[in-house]
Amino acid sequence: MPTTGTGESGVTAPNGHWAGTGLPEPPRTAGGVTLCGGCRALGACRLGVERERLDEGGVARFELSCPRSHEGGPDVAHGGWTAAVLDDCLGHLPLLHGVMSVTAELTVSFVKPVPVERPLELRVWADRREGSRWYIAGEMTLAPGGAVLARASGIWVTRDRSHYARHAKWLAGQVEATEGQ
Ligand SMILES: CCCCCCCCCCCC(=O)SCCNC(=O)CCNC(=O)[C@H](O)C(C)(C)COP(=O)(O)OP(=O)(O)OC[C@H]1O[C@@H](n2cnc3c(N)ncnc32)[C@H](O)[C@@H]1OP(=O)(O)O
Repeated sequence: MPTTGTGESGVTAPNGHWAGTGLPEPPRTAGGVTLCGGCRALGACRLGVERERLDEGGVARFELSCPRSHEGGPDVAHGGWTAAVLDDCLGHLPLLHGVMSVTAELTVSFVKPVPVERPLELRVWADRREGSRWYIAGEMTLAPGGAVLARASGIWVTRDRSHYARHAKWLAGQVEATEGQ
């Protein structure tokens, strides 16, 4: 993916288009983390993903920690954080291949409580691809020792640049249909 230099926040400004989509390339942090819409103003992943890369074997590897703001029980992550970060990171695998996709299905196994503010790792790989579907799985571990804390698997469906425009049109139709009711 072509990129320019980094700005004050360390976020890489995109100067190209996302391969195969024609959509503007999303910005990345200095740690290589692609930022979704809600995190762009902050310049960092609010879920606590700090580094992201694709290794030689095609496995995506993430370094992360659960911010205290996502604490559920004492000193452990809210399950919603665990599910959200797994959704995000599994969905980054197609993105790292220049493919835009959306989550169609996601299954999460909460194996152990996830401690907040501790270094964690996440490995993500594609089990298979069929048509426009990517079957993706991942595993979250404690960075020291490698104990498994959570697992996830799901289906991502590739989309083209018209995805969001079609959604906006659909939503406008829904709003119009309910006006005056
Ligand atoms: C500007 C910069 C932006 C920058 C953006 C920065 C990155 C942000 C990325 C964020 C990603 C997310 O948060 S995603 C957010 C959460 N997810 C979503 O919002 C998705 C909402 N759902 C949908 O939009 C839709 O239901 C889809 C796209 C999943 C499916 O729509 P569809 O209309 O059924 O699609 P269709 O073309 O008919 O089907 C495509 C293929 O998917 C299969 N398929 C469809 N649904 C399912 C399903 N639940 N489980 C299994 N497979 C399914 C079909 O069998 C078909 O297989 P085949 O015949 O092709 O084999």
